[in-house]
Amino acid sequence: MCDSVLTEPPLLDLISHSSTGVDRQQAPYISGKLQLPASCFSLLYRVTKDGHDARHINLADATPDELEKLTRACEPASFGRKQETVKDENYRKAVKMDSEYFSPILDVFHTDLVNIIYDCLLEGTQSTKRIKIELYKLNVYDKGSFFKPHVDTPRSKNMFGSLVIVFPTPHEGGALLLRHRGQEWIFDSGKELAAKDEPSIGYAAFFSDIEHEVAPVISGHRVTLTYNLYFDDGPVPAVSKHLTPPLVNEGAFREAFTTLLEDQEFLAEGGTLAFGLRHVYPIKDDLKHVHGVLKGSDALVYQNPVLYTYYEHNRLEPAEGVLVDRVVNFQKILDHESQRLVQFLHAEGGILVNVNRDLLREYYTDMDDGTTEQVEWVTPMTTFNRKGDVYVSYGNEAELHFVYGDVCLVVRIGKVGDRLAYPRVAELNRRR
Ligand SMILES: O=C(O)CCC(=O)C(=O)O
Ligand SMILES: [Fe+2]
Repeated sequence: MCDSVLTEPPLLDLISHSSTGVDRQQAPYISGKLQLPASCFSLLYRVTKDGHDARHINLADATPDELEKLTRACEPASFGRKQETVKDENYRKAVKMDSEYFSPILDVFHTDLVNIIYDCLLEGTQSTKRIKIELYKLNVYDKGSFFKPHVDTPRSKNMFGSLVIVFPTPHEGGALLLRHRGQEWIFDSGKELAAKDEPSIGYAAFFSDIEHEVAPVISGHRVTLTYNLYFDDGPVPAVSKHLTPPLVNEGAFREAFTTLLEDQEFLAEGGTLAFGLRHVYPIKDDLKHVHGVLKGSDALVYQNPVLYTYYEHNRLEPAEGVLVDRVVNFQKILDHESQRLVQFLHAEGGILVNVNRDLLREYYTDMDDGTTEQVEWVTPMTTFNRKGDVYVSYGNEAELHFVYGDVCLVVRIGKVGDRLAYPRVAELNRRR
């Protein structure tokens, strides 16, 4: 398997903002560096559009002269403006080659990029669909080339995003800037690929509504392949394996987490962080099997995750919800009255979340504060992993109730001076 260096910033952003709740939005892109076999850097191209001569270039160690020849074989790049395709050097200065005039050896469908897109860019039911990756163009940005901010023109209603691959040809400048909802992220391929270790490509994949731009190239040649990403009909082929690539910024995440824990003002009295899951897992009657198969940003939250099912129900007043460390079997509730759902879940080991304490005292004299917890949702709850159940309550008449549990990740943070950075399930059980 190829080594992948994935820079997936959302949780870093999120964790650093979690105490203030400034941003709870998942970043709509992924970028990183992927090591590939040497043959993947070879490219064949036509020297002229109408001639028959072809040339080969190895983009892992191309000379400036070879790169100049490739640049000369290209034509000025155009872009979509309103309904037209236009060339305007104030807006885009670069050269391009259409896909019928070149052939890369690299076949992205046979690299880990597909899995990275499935696991780290797509979320929820999106990652259960088949995707198509269509080669679009080759672009060369030499000194002074750039592409001003734009969004890509969708080629069909199924197109959901773009993939840019950057070859390790030396270049300075030419960073890809991505923007969404007032936030900006930078993928500086020149810097990322500068280390002359095993040949790697840089990549960025983003959704179609993301504004992006290529900053001016200061020196060298920035060579990219662009691809259109589509949802295709039919489910994900059975052979597709999901993997979590070695997440290099897992270290950065832990570091950010540790820095936060060292911050005396961050949850000074301790607290509980909860993360809605971003991917879909087969939820059966328990959660054990999910621990080992967490994907993408879910796996990044926490390497030894504590999974809970979060029950939210209008009858759970005075709690916002109840967290239980497994999936509850509601058949046992048959002899309970509906308003005692909280007691039932509490008896099942549930923790009442974000409780109205006055109401708690009024409703449930038998419950103390130890059965409640203040929870900070770092990423919003999702319903991708929902388990529904029904139970019957008997009042004047038998009544059928529906109850839903959504699986999430929970991280507990101790008080300042008594922080448990990464509590394990066993430790949590001891505390209860
Ligand atoms: O070459 C790149 O890095 C991006 C190109 C681009 O944004 C486009 O072709 O639409
Ligand atoms: Fe673009």
